[in-house]
Amino acid sequence: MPSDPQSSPAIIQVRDLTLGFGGRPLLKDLCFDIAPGEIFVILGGSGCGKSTLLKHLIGLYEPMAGSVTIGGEVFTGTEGQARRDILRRFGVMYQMGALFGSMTLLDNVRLPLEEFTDLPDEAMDLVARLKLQLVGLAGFERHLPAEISGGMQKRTAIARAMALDPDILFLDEPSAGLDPITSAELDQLILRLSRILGITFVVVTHELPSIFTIADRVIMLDKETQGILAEGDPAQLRDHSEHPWVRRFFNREATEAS
Ligand SMILES: Nc1ncnc2c1ncn2[C@@H]1O[C@H](COP(=O)(O)OP(=O)(O)OP(=O)(O)O)[C@@H](O)[C@H]1O
Repeated sequence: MPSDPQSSPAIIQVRDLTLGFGGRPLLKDLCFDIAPGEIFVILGGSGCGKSTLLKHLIGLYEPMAGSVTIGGEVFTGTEGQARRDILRRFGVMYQMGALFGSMTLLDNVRLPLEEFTDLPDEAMDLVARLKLQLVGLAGFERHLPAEISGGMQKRTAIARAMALDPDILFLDEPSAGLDPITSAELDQLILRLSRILGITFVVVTHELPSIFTIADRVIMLDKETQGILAEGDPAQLRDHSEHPWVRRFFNREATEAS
């Protein structure tokens, strides 16, 4: 079961984070915590900076100000072995899965093991097979990405992100391009991995059914104020948020102007 957010120290701490491009801030002074085992979802209107925030959390971009701490270690600005140690603690699934098309599923999942470990060849194969099995893809090890469905490609990307037994998985729009049934199956996989392995998930998604199925907690980013408009349980926010825009978002209602 996910830990009670109140009882465990945060696995991710974001403090006074300001981020943007070309000296122009997109989001300012963000502060939030993510608890171990939580499924945490980042929401907001198009272009408000959800993916950019995710890229800051995983260290792809350096912030204009503030810090990200992962597992008690300050990640922002950390270099060398200390940075590699933090990188090993999380896996990432990018928006379209980003599998290498010329490599089998097994070789795709082996990649992080080759980069970060000196395990013998057979051990890497064994670990990669186990990860594929965990996402329901036993028997597909020798397939190429083009030979499997979109949902299976997403699951392979999750298996690869789990290769190093991470504490945290970051997923950028995992349902993008999937039909509603495949998307619902992916939600169930996320829930199962969360329950069985206690992995913390940080997910960017627009999909309302996914949000209500998987999210323990959400933050809603706001383009106008460049901050966090709302934070909490999605059903609570849908029914009781003081912000009309937040209630409309969750109830999928158009604004008067649109
Ligand atoms: N590398 C970059 N350089 C300059 N501007 C960027 C870069 N990446 C994103 N942006 C801009 O930052 C803003 C936020 O983009 P981002 O992709 O983070 O938004 P988002 O909330 O994830 O949007 P969507 O829901 O449409 O995917 C956009 O205006 C985008 O054009």
